[in-house]
Amino acid sequence: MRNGQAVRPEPGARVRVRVPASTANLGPGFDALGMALNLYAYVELTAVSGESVVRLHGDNLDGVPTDKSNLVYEIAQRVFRRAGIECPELAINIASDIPLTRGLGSSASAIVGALVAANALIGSPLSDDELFQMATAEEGHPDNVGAALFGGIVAAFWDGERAEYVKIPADPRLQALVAIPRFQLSTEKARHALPKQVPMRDAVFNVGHSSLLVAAFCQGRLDLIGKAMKDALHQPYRAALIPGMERVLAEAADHGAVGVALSGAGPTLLVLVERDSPRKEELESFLIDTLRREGVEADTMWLSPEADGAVVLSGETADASRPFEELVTRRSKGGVRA
Ligand SMILES: Nc1ncnc2c1ncn2[C@@H]1O[C@H](COP(=O)(O)OP(=O)(O)OP(=O)(O)O)[C@@H](O)[C@H]1O
Ligand SMILES: N[C@@H](CCO)C(=O)O
Repeated sequence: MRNGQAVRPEPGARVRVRVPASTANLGPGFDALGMALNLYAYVELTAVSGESVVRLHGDNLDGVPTDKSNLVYEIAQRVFRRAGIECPELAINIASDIPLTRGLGSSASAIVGALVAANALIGSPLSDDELFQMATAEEGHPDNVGAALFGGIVAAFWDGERAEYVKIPADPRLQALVAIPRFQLSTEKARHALPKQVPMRDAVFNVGHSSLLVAAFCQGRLDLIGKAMKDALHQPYRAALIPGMERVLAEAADHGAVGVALSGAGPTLLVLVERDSPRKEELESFLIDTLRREGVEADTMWLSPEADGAVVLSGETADASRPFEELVTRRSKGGVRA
């Protein structure tokens, strides 16, 4: 279903979008499960009559190109072409609190931010489903982009042509503690560590665990989450890339974790915790100390599942007009927020 008629934006027309971070896989749901987190990137597109320009704000976008090879620019052009609109020149502003290449969905935030902003700029001719299909094809899997677009927990599958998804609300009793190692690990490199084939028993292990995890989320069975978050398809192969990870996965429950997993392709580690747990400090120290003993310095952040996906910030909200550099407020170093 199309939302509206595509219109070429007049110079000066502006759209600003907020997109959440996301953690993919949640252990066994490799390329299938994603959860949105309350850490954000902002993408703003303004139609201009002069040359296109890309401006980056904050400390998290070092190395991101500012020419027409920028991911946001490229994706926006694809939306205009798909809608049959002559591509306008754009002033692009991007700000992000999502660290790059750490397993928290930075690329998904850029893809989804660009899709939603470009679509809104031309009168929203593309439906949410079309945006999801485009985002999935671009990212190569639907887990991060599904959570970034729709929020909550998303269970999804892509057959190479179409992606389908169901959104599950995240349990409000849960918080997420992330330990973000101070090194980058590209999804490409982390996927190269995976075997081409896996034993049948490992496939069966993951089908069971992933199914149990989704059912446990749906029924609020926090007692099952930790058991269900076990994985045999990707984490064992990626462990060599993240010293200390195996011990964190094996022992986090002994320090009060509800569940633990590698976040996306890593290197960030994700721990789910009950919001009112008295053991939060112990857990955070365990994570930092375990990684440090293996020579990995990591920054921790307390986050919450985010119910909303990407939103167009309307004129009434303060963030719609706040100066761009003021939008990035969270520090990734030792920042503790919920
Ligand atoms: N705001 C942005 N603007 C343009 N490009 C971006 C932006 N954010 C991320 N990217 C691109 O995405 C790349 C990171 O993608 P990658 O999939 O390796 O990591 P990730 O998305 O942070 O992790 P994961 O997919 O495991 O959650 C960056 O190197 C950059 O090229
Ligand atoms: N499911 C993906 C997420 C990273 O983009 C992976 O684990 O490689």
